[in-house]
Amino acid sequence: MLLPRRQLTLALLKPDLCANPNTISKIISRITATNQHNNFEIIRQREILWRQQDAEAFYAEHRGRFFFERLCGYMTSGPFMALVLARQDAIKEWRALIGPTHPWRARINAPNTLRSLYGLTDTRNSFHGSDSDETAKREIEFFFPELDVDAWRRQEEK
Ligand SMILES: Nc1nc2c(ncn2[C@H]2C[C@H](O)[C@@H](COP(=O)(O)OP(=O)(O)OP(=O)(O)O)O2)c(=O)[nH]1
Ligand SMILES: Nc1ncnc2c1ncn2[C@@H]1O[C@H](COP(=O)(O)OP(=O)(O)O)[C@@H](O)[C@H]1O
Ligand SMILES: [Mg+2]
Repeated sequence: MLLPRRQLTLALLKPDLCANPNTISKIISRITATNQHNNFEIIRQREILWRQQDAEAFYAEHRGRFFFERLCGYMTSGPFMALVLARQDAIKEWRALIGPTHPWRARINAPNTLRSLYGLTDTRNSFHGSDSDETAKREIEFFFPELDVDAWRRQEEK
């Protein structure tokens, strides 16, 4: 039986989460839990500490938005975790698991998603997930330049 083709996505567990190691292990076990919703495989995992210019480069698409400075301040406020996750429809499934951008909206419309459970404010919403295949390639190679996403995808097509 052919296994379903897997997709890669970039996940970030943002600094507020990494301040509490117990939280991280709970979230990692939820990510890898073998059930029909999750069951992500962690292909790469790395603790990151950003300088201001790293945050500004990663979030360049948001430069000029009213929250850009506070977003960069938040993302450079401490170490965070970068993960490459693989499963069928990984991009869509990870964004479904983390829920809407705004935690207060998640608590109303998407209870039990990770941002509804852990998110603090609109900026400090605790999680990031790539929003497309093209973004996932850019974001994965931003944190893991040694991982050739195109080669991984070709291997997965075989
Ligand atoms: N359109 C617009 N929305 C704003 C402005 N200032 C704040 N907001 C939005 C951002 C948030 O979605 C919401 C609540 O602002 P807060 O500063 O309380 O949330 P935020 O997530 O930015 O908090 P944080 O920086 O983490 O303390 O209001 C603004 O100047 N323009
Ligand atoms: N209205 C907002 N107020 C405060 N911070 C925001 C707002 N919109 C987005 N952000 C911050 O910028 C990050 C990137 O925004 P965006 O790409 O739109 O959301 P997502 O992370 O859900 O893809 C969000 O995760 C959040 O930390
Ligand atoms: Mg986004």
